[in-house]
Amino acid sequence: MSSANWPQRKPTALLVLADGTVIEGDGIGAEGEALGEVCFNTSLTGYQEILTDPSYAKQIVTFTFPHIGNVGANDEDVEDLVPDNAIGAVGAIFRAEVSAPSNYRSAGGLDAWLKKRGVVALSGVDTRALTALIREKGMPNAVIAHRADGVFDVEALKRKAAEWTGLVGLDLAKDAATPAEEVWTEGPWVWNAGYGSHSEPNYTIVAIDYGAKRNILRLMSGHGARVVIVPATTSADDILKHQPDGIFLSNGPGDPAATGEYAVPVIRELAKSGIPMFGICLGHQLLALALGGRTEKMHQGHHGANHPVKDFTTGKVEIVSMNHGFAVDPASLPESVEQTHISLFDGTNCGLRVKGAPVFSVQHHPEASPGPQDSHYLFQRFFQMIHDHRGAKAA
Ligand SMILES: NC(=O)CC[C@H](N)C(=O)O
Repeated sequence: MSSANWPQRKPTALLVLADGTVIEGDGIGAEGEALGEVCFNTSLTGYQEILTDPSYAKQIVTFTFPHIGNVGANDEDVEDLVPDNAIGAVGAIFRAEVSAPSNYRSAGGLDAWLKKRGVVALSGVDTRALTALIREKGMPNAVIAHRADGVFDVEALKRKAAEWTGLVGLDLAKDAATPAEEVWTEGPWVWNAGYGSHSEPNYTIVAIDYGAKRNILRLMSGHGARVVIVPATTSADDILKHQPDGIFLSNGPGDPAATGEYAVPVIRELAKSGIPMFGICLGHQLLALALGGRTEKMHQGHHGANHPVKDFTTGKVEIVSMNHGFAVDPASLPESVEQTHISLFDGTNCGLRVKGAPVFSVQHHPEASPGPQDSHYLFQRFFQMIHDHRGAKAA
């Protein structure tokens, strides 16, 4: 495949796909090699949040929007919990050369930030052609390599890409999660003021961390919760010891069905406790598994901040932020579970709830819900359930 590079110069970075396709570009970010699955993201911006979303572990993101990097990078727009671990996308691919940053929140350029974070990237790639290829053939395994001297052992890179077994069957959640319990009180970002903090929380939420995003935790804090983050492998007993008003199942990387014994049995037990429970993304998939459903690998996945999803419970279509390469098979859900959301692109399942119980989950990140009255309405739904549950307990 030809690169969109002009004028032609010696490539300093390569994307080598498992089928032997070699795509050339200009290296930026970290030098070195990274192995991962290539997916395309259709967001127009939010590139820093995307690249630091732990759910992108072992993935290389190609951005369909041509001009990425123009608002630079800062320390506030990072989504992974432990920045030093840098769990998130391992590689990035851009159409245009990254230009000098121009934004009042910028603390530096994207190139330097990628370098510091260890993300290998290349620009000058025909990302339309790459996206068309992914749509046609599915998300390929690949190696992304960057060397300033432009000297590559292409055959070795091809072998590496071909030999990697990929994301199916790969458990990444427990390693993406925080190793120790921690209490979260930071609230949502306020323009000109930064992140607030919640001083007098009304509720305790235990968030099971499978690779959570900071902003989801902030939104729950903004709704009046003291959020206790617990590692992915925490037992149901240790979770219930916190006497939570609600339990949150986070997003996270890897194959949900590969999490084995630490997630699904615990969620199954917690779902019987009667405590309101809400899952997002990997949390949605794990809840589906705990309820007796099945998950499957998608062909091209959903990755972007502009995806239409229909909520059957309100009849509304919302434009949401999504990042998933696995999906719940709705036909696998038992009678006691109902499908609440679908993607309007392809009809994929995007939400479920347990009939008659305060347990529900979605495949998308609701922080992108439109309109002030609608924004975060899924969190409002969760907190309403918590409020009602408390009322019922007190009565
Ligand atoms: N955003 C997520 O939590 C992703 C879930 C899962 N790893 C997937 O790719 O489908």
